[in-house]
Amino acid sequence: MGRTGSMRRSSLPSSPAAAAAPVPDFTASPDDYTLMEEIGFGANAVVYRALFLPTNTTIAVKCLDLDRVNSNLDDVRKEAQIMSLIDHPNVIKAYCSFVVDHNLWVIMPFMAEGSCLHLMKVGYPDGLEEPVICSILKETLKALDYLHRQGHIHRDVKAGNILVDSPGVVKLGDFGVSACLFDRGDRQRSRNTFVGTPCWMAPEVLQPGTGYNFKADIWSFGITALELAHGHAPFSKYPPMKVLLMTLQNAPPGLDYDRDRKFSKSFKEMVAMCLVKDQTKRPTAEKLLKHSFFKNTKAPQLTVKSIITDLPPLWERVKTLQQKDAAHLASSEQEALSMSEYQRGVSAWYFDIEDLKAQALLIHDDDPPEIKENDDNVRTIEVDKDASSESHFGKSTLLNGNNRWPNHERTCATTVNPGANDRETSEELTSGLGNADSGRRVDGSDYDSLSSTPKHGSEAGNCKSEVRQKQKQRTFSGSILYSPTADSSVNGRGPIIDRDAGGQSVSNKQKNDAGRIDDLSGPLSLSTRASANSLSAPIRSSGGYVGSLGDKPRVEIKGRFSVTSENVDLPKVQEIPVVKISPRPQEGSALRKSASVGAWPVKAKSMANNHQRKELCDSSVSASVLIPHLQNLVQQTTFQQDLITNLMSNLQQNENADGLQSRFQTVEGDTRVETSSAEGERTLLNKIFELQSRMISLTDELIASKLKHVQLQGELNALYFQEEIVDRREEDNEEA
Ligand SMILES: Nc1ncnc2c1ncn2[C@@H]1O[C@H](COP(=O)(O)OP(=O)(O)OP(=O)(O)O)[C@@H](O)[C@H]1O
Repeated sequence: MGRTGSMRRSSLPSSPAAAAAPVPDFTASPDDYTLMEEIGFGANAVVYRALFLPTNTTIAVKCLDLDRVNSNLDDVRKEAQIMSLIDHPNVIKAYCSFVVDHNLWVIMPFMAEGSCLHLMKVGYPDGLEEPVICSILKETLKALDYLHRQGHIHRDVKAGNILVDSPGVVKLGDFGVSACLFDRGDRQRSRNTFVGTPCWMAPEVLQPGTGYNFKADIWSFGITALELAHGHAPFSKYPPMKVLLMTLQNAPPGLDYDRDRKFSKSFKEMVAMCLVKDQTKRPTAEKLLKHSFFKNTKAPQLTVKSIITDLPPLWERVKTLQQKDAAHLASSEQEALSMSEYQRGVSAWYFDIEDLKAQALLIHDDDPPEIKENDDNVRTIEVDKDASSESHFGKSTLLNGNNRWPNHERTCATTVNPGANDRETSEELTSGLGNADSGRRVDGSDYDSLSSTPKHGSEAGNCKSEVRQKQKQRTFSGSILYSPTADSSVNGRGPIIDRDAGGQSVSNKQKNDAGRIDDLSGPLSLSTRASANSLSAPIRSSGGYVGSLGDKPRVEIKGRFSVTSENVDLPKVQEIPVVKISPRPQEGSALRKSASVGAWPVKAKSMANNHQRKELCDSSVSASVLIPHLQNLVQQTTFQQDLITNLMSNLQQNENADGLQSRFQTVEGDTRVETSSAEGERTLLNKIFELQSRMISLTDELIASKLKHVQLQGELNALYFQEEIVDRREEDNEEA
């Protein structure tokens, strides 16, 4: 690949974007490029606007930090390969890519308006108008149709990956987590792998043990439609585990709210078709394109253009958003600490604590108990150690004639030629990546997160490490699980938002943060990628790959966050009695635990009593039957009470007498005391026997008296009867 800078005709089919300008032969020499402003960032990548010097062409350079992605080189290789082979007006292609020090540079067209997510953040936080959404979705669907035909699953369809160019051209980008349907062996495994961004992920992707296909993109497409309609994806406020559970458990989201009344029936219907849990019932991209919703779609040049006019340049917007994010973070710090639980689910750009509280309350009622994520599941922000320090690139030098990096230590420089042999490309890249593995770690010192302009240092090595440092100061969200590369990221430097002993306070470092803030519905595991620019970071794991894990399918195994199928066994989870406690922030988890454990038996007892009482009340036994029984009970109880009282007074008298006796005897020694108390006990027992026998004899006497009474009564009756007979006879005789 020469540095000719010669122009060649684009091989892209005719389209407003493709027809616009001839595409030069891009070189694999970093000296030919000048990185300018930062225009976006992801988990492992920073994207810069850049100049290709030989032809003075504006392009975008995605700098992927290989130190960070070295656990998953396949993804890097794949992304570069796929992007280079792409040939569709709605899909971003890579012109070429090469390794510079420990970064992979991907040279691609510059999309001047950034992502749809960016656009919404800047001017449409509550979502876009239907005609605009319709145009964007149709272009995206064309991209998906093309990719699916080519055998690719994108796996990360979301507004953050739909890019817009100045004339209103819409393209789908970011193939970092895409998979090939036709792959065999190891790469086939990746389709059973947990990859994507939780809010956008289809249920079958989240479900352990089930594979998925290109229909997963259709689900994500439906979620993206909702994202464009509302300004945020459904569940984007919640932590990743909750998102996972809600996606599996809840009915699919849709355009069902009051605020959605403005949308057409066909739009709602189209979204509902995409968001069907059974993937076999979802339409293909091709079929969706024929849906009535897309029948009268206006050209994006008309609709999308309307939302991008009068906006400042992309890099200025990006910078403003970063500052806004930082401000949000600072204000959140001032909120009551009890809010922290809610804040865990707040997206950086959609910050409504009241709304969040209300929703969280609703969800607590119906949700299965939240699976406890480890303490690392806090928003982790890598911040400047010295926010005020000068950035290292030196803007002026960069933009003037001395803006090249002359001493680049290229570990590998290869251009990925469209149509080039895959294996060759892979090997070339891998060799570069292999070297990258041995690269030095940057310890995160002395970088400037606020500046979106890379500055040119005097030393080339510094320049490159600055890029890495900038990449490493990204904000990550969710469980923040840099699994294999944790040493170089979160673990190595420690989480930036620290919790104090009580686990609640936010570090002062946060105040200094001028970096980016992610949505917290972030990654369950961030092994190689996360979405810093988007609302949620990708989940990546090798879960769901039953073959490698035996009988116990694991949803997620990379990183420290581990979810097994048991965790996601919803019916089981729901059976657990939920005792609602609203602990104050200072109440520790121990207190919470004891409260919840203790509350259950108490609750059970009172429930049992209530039950009995209810039964009695409900009973149909009449009062006339019950009253004599109850009176009888009262009598018996009174009699027993009297008896016990008598016994007790007798015992007390005896005890007093024995106590006196034993006190006198104490002086004569312990043995004597023991004897006297034993005698006292015996006396008492005798008295009890006496009393009992007296009671028995009295009872006998009573019974005898009663019998006698009955007998006398009988005799009396007999006498009375005889007397009557005698009287009657006398009367009869008198009458006669
Ligand atoms: N060609 C481009 N032109 C303009 N902006 C771009 C371009 N490519 C990427 N960006 C911006 O940079 C952001 C991050 O890029 P990209 O999505 O490729 O990074 P990533 O690390 O893969 O992030 P994620 O995993 O969150 O998708 C995009 O959301 C977009 O705002």
